[in-house]
Amino acid sequence: MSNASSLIYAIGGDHAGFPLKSVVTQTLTDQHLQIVDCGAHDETSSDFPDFALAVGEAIRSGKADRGILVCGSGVGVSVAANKIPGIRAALCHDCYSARQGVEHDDMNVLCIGARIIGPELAMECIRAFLGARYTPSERHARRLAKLLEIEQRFMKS
Ligand SMILES: O=C(CO)[C@H](O)[C@H](O)[C@H](O)COP(=O)(O)O
Repeated sequence: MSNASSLIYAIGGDHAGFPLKSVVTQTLTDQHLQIVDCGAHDETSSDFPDFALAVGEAIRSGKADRGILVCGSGVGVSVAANKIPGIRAALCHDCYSARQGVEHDDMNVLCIGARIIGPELAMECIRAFLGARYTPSERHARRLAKLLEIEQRFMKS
């Protein structure tokens, strides 16, 4: 888990995200990054929660270290992914957020809206996400502990 190329990335998205997801998957594969493709595999109308769940499960099971989710706006997949315990997903359409979200908040899923930004900016955000690492500090750890506390408070059983 020490450098970008050793991490495994789960990638998923619905029909609206499919064109961008295809570009991202091809680009990352060309760079020899390990990808777990959680679908969709075409532009047939589909439901974003299915793919957010698949990416979240890949991370929770250890098949992947982090995830990238793409839907139309990026909102649906981020809402869905954040329902999964242990997933810290955020919609980022700028590189600063994509990097700082990892460094400060240990974000493990980057969400992107394929109908909002183009492939060039999306790939810049993804590169910022891939290159970022959580920066341990007392204040970051304190805030992450509070996030975990909220998650556990509302978990069933
Ligand atoms: O963008 C989204 C809302 O956050 C969804 O994930 C879907 O991509 C979008 O709702 C799909 O819209 P469509 O009209 O069914 O193509």
